[in-house]
This record gives sequence, structure tokens and C-alpha cells, in this order.
Amino acid sequence: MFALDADPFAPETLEDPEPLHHALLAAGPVVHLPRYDVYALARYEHVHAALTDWQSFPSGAGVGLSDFRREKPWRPPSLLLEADPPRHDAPRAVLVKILGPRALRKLRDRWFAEAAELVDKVLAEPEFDAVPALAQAFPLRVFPDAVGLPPGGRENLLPYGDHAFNAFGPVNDLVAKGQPRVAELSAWVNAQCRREALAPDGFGARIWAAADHGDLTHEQAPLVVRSLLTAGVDTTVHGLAAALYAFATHPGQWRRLREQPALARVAFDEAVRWQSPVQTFFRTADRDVAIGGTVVPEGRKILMFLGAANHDPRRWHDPYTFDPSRDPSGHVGFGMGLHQCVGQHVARLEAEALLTALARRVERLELAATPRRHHNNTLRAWESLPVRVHLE
Ligand code: HEM
Ligand SMILES: CCOc1cccc(C(=O)O)c1
Repeated sequence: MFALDADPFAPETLEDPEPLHHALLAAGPVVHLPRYDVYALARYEHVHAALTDWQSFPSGAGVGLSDFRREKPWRPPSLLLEADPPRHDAPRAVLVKILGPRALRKLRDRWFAEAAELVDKVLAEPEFDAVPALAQAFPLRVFPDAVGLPPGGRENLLPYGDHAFNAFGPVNDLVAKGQPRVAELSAWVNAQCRREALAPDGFGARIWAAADHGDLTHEQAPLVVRSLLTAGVDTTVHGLAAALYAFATHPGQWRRLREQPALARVAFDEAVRWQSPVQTFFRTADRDVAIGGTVVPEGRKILMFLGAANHDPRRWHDPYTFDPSRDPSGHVGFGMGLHQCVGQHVARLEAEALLTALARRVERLELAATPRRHHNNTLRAWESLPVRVHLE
């Protein structure tokens, strides 16, 4: 088996992971990273195999570098992301119902109207930074309301999620940067998960109602609400930014979207494949597990490079090309298998609403200056995306 003395969480790698992805994809099915003593999987076949084999590669010891059996987690573990069956089952079943495509139908008209209103306001200027103006503003405008959060304090959501995603990596500068605010941000998030904080008709209230109905315990309910607040904001912000970056750099694809607005959904999935807003997740080998011709010793962590798997030429034609006419299904940008993103339909609806509103009014969308990356141990994100728009 190959070894690579690389640091996937080094600033230069977070800035541009492609060289590391190329090295991992070429080196072999499983590559030992001695720096962290973890086993890297980058090829689509093996990432897919690990994601869909939760018995060999469970999540209960955490899906970050830290092994919860040896180290105290920074917060009580998620009942979804960091749980295995049977504990994972009830919380998952509850969120599948609450966040499923049918449940979201009644939000569609409201989110399309909110997107049109935001876009009209933003397009008053010919140049703006699409990250704060659109990628952050739209999810923060619709998602906290959909959860049923009170109006105050929503500026805490992004920094909380940013720290949660940094915390999956090693304790590096990015984690140290978030440390000072952890107690304050956690206290605010935990307070929003309480029944009395939540509006009667949102996702949060429906989680508590599931507990009344016996589908969850009342002790589990706040933690399931916390999952939405942790996973449901930063991911969509960076997913939308990825889609806006894709279209600002591919004018022909923007023209195509304007001709066929119904392409918004599949174009968003192609943007998620192309940029993989969530780049990596770990698992823990439940026993000496054979994968890709290697045995991963019991108790060691594997690191799955979702971003590399989504660029594996063994699976994708011309993988580094943003091509919304391809069929992106099967991409691992939302994971795969038991833990596959339970909020993916929420993300797709947000993207469809925003892209449709923009496509209706913006004839041409282009970069106005060099975009800047936001570094995070897990998320692939833009700090700034200066764009210029030409209206119809
Ligand atoms: C573009 C946006 C998003 C991306 C790229 C994304 C990505 C992912 C990925 C890769 C996983 C799998 C984690 C694993 O296998 O360990 C996941 C799981 C999850 N996601 Fe998303 N996500 C997005 C949006 C959302 C939203 C909007 C919500 C909530 C409304 C959400 C809630 C969750 C939860 C609770 C899990 C854990 C599911 C489980 O363990 O059963 N995500 N997401
Ligand atoms: C996008 C991956 O999904 C996540 C991420 C962070 C936290 C949680 C949770 O369940 O608390 C889920």
C-alpha cells in the first residue's frame, strides 16, 4: 500500500485540493497518511464502498479525525451523523419525513417569492459580492424561518456551523480560531432547540411533535433540531456559492439555464459534484477491514475524499468540467447510503428558487474581480465572489 506524507488540512491544500486529489487518485485505492495515521480513500469505487458499508465503517466513533471512544467530543454527538443503527434509525426516520420532497411542497411558493424579492433588491446594483448578497442572504432569509427560529441571533448560525465543520479536522489554526466563541455559540444554538423557542409550524416544532407521537424521545428532540441548525446553513451557503461561481465562469451554461429554467435543479447537483462543498468525512474501521486490496486495522480512521471521488476519471467523463448537461446522479457530494444527506431536498429547493429568480432577470453574469476562498477543514467555500450582472 502507498503512503503519502501530505496534510489534507494544510492551508495550501484547503486553498487548492486538486494536486492532492490527483496524487491520491493515482497512488492507489487506499493511501496511508502517516501524518495522521489515517487511511485515505479517493477513488469513487472505494469511497462509495465505504459510504455504503456502515457496518465495517461506522460513524458512532465520530466522522472527524477525533475518535469519540478515546477523546471527549466537543459537543454531545449528533444522533444522526455520529450515530449508527439502531440509535440512528428513529431520528433519521423523523427527519426523512419532515425534510422530504412532499413536505417541502408548501415552502416552494414562499421560497420562490423570497428569492425574487431578494434578487430584485440585489440587482439594483450592477456589481456586488455574491457571497454575502446572495449565497449567505438567501439561506439565512428562508431556512431559520422554516425551522421556526425566533428572529434574534441568527448571525450566530454561520460561525457555529463553520466551527462544527472545522472540528471534524485536526486541532489546527482554523479550530483554534473558532474556540473562543464555542461556549457562547453553543449556548445560543442549544437554546434555539428548546420547544418553547420554536414557532408552531416549523421543522423544529414538527420534530417535537414527533416526540409527542412517540417517534422520538423528548430527550432526543432538541439534538435532532440541533442537527438542522448545524448542517443546514453553511452547507447551503457554500453550495449556492459553488453554483454561482460555476455559472459566472461558464456563460454558455448561464444562457442554457435562461432558455430552460427547469435545468436549475440538475445544474445545482452538477455544481455540488464539481465543487463538493463538503469535501471529506471520516469513518472508523470496526475490525480489520479489507478494502481496495488493503487491510485497514481495527480502530483506525479512514478519510473519504468526496471531492476527489467526484472527480475520479474512472467514474466521470471529463470530471473537471462543469457540465450541467451530464447526468450527475451518483455523485457523493451529498454522501451515499445510510447517512446520505437528509437535507438534500431542502438544499435543492433553495438552489432552484434562487437560480430561477436570477435566470429570469440576469442576461449575463461574470466575475468582476478574483474570488477569494474561505478555508475550512471540511467545507470548500468562497469568502468573496465579486460579480457583475447585465440585466435583460
Ligand atoms: C449543498 C448543501 C449540502 C451538502 C453538500 C450536504 C452534504 C452532506 C453530506 C456529504 C452528508 C453525509 C455525511 C456522512 O456520510 O457522514 C450529509 C448528511 C447530513 N446532512 Fe447534509 N448537506 C447539505 C445540506 C443539508 C441541509 C440543508 C440539511 C438540513 C436541513 C442537512 C442535514 C444533514 C444531516 C442531518 C445529515 C446527517 C444524516 C445522517 O447521518 O443520517 N444537510 N450532508
Ligand atoms: C453536512 C453533514 O451533516 C452534518 C454536519 C454537521 C452536523 C450534523 C448533525 O447531525 O449535527 C450533520
